[in-house]
Amino acid sequence: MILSDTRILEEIAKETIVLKPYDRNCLGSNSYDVHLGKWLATYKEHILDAKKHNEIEYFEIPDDGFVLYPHIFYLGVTLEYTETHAHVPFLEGKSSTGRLGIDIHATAGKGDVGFCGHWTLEISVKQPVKVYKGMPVGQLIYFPVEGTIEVAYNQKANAKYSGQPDRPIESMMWKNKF
Ligand SMILES: O=c1ccn([C@H]2C[C@H](O)[C@@H](COP(=O)(O)OP(=O)(O)OP(=O)(O)O)O2)c(=O)[nH]1
Repeated sequence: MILSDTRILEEIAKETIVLKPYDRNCLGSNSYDVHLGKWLATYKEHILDAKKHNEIEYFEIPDDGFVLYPHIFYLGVTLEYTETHAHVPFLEGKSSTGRLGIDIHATAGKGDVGFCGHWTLEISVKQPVKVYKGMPVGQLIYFPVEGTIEVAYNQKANAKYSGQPDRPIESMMWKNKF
């Protein structure tokens, strides 16, 4: 099951779903549209190492847009700060971004019950495309949870991405023991 528009509104009223900024026009029949924040980032090194802390550098999308290229992997961020306390949030692309050849996440669209923060986007493109800060870029959908949550994401001591700020956050894979 996926929450409908009226169910999302009920959860917003109860503050079990928080979306900041919030605009009623961004609510679809069973999703909420999120937008591209102004910060992008790329990894400093060409060759990444999954065991190491790969650092990124940030840059701001100018007012007249920024061209993304297929051979470069970008991290982006949602304009929206979100909290989801009782449902599993999923970040999906939008058909309109997909039709421009823009992917906004790489393998992981799922969020966790208790995730609070801006969403980091893992952006790749099929052909050069100019993007703009504030453009609609994705949508959040919400799934009910079966069973009780023992530890919500915002209460987990080892949660890597809790409280993500309004800038993209690089992979913290290096914190895993393997
Ligand atoms: O594209 C995404 C997908 C998820 N998240 C956020 C929401 C999610 O609740 C959190 C953690 O995601 P996930 O559990 O997939 O990451 P992990 O690598 O397993 O980290 P952890 O060990 O902290 O769970 O990151 C994003 O910012 N961007």
